[in-house]
Amino acid sequence: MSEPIRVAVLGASGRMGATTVRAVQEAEGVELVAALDAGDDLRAVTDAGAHVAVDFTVPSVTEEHVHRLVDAGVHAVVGTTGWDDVSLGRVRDHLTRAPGVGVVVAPNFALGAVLSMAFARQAARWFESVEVVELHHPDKVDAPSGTARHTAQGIARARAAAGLGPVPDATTQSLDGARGADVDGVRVHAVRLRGLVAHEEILLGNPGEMLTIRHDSFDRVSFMPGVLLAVRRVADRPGLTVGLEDLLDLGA
Ligand SMILES: NC(=O)C1=CN([C@@H]2O[C@H](COP(=O)(O)OP(=O)(O)OC[C@H]3O[C@@H](n4cnc5c(N)ncnc54)[C@H](OP(=O)(O)O)[C@@H]3O)[C@@H](O)[C@H]2O)C=CC1
Ligand SMILES: O=C(O)C1=N[C@H](C(=O)O)C[C@H](O)C1
Repeated sequence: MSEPIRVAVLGASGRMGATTVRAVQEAEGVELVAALDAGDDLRAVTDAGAHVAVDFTVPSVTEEHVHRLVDAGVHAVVGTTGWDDVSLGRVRDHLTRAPGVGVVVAPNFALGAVLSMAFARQAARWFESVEVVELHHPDKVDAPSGTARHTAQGIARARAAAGLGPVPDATTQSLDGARGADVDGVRVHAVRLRGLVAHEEILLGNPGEMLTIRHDSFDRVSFMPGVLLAVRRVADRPGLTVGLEDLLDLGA
């Protein structure tokens, strides 16, 4: 039998970190060797001999964590949001100088969420209108969600590839924010409501019809199969992987 994958969790006392700690402790073929939170020294990851570190911290520190992990030759599985093309580009560049090290950055590890984004990309070219609504618990620090950004970017790419023009919108006067945020030409709306966990609706409209693609995470355990999949696969994927879709063979 092969040795278990030695896993460190960063942000271990947080909502996602604590769920990940439990999932790693209960899963086959993986072993929790370090659990770090704010104020802990990242060197504990290498001291514990971790092969993979899972980061569920905060947008302001996650990129620094990844660079330090890459320098230490530790693979990284990152669920923390706040990434953009520039920060991802810096990690991609860094990884060219760290052959063999893999980093997976995924805005959403829930299998249903990854599938709904893929379905939205597939549907996008057939619809004139599209808007994204994300709904989360009110303790979330960022808006719109990383998932909503990733969803909108994928839809925008699919629309551009199909030669579709801008989404129709005659609005010339509105209160600031009334039409949501513009992500690559796709409107994204963020709801924060006590009782919610993580939810997203993609609304696609044509004359006389609407397609709604909806995903609900009712519990953070929904993210764990995706996290464990990435932990098991990251060492076989040197370089940067963005999104879980490639690991599920769903394409960009
Ligand atoms: N990809 C995915 O599938 C998912 C991604 N997320 C994302 O994961 C991130 C975390 O979410 P959530 O767990 O709800 O947030 P929490 O606020 O519950 O957890 C974040 C944890 O990180 C800790 N932390 C802060 N700074 C550091 C640091 N420098 N080193 C180590 N730990 C640190 C915090 O400690 P303290 O509170 O003491 O500051 C806290 O315990 C968010 O960006 C969220 O959007 C969430 C769900 C799913
Ligand atoms: O903060 C959260 O809770 C979540 N964050 C991620 C995001 O911003 O997309 C993933 C999921 O939506 C839950």
